[in-house]
Amino acid sequence: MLILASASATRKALLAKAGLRFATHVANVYERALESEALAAGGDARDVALLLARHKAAAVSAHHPADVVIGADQTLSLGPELLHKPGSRAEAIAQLDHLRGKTHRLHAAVTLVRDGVLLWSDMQTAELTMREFSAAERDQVLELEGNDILGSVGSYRLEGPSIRLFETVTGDYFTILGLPLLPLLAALRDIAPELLEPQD
Ligand SMILES: Nc1nc2c(ncn2[C@H]2C[C@H](O)[C@@H](COP(=O)(O)OP(=O)(O)OP(=O)(O)O)O2)c(=O)[nH]1
Repeated sequence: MLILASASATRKALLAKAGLRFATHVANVYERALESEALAAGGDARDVALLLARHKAAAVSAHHPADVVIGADQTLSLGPELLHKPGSRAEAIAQLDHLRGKTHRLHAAVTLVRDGVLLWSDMQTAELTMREFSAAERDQVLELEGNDILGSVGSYRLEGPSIRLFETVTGDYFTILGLPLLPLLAALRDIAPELLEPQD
């Protein structure tokens, strides 16, 4: 059985649209503590994403040792700053204004763990530049996006009306949505091809 160790509706949708059959178990890891630990050890936003993706998969694998568990995490870096998912619409407004007219990076890490053993991992980065949008444009996008953007690390959803806020986007689409799907599918073909077969 394939398990996704993530509460992300976006990740679930990406795997489902790829035709994968999987269970979802939310990993119980204290993300902020792990993040502080990685940063204190001199790590950067990419290291944080990889560490969290590994911990999430390992936490679920401990309860499902026979299954292949997918762990994933995405961090957003704006220069040396690490930004997080907005807790409210007000925080989303502040975050978008903070990203406005600047270039930020999204780092998406993905891991495969079975019986507590890390079988494979990958980390991809995308670079996104936001326009100098007006407050009216920002509010129009927030109105159209609704509360879904609260679950998104950058307070936007590239596949939605948020695209109006962008100048340029460089990198893999799936990486931006939070799951490097192409390397993940290649790894599954290599490690557990039976999990890609349609299941009766
Ligand atoms: N639909 C969509 N989601 C995005 C976009 N950019 C980022 N995200 C989402 C994907 C992830 O759900 C979230 C990144 O936060 P995390 O990696 O911490 O995952 P999350 O807390 O959602 O779930 P998890 O910690 O894995 O249980 O942001 C986007 O452009 N579109």
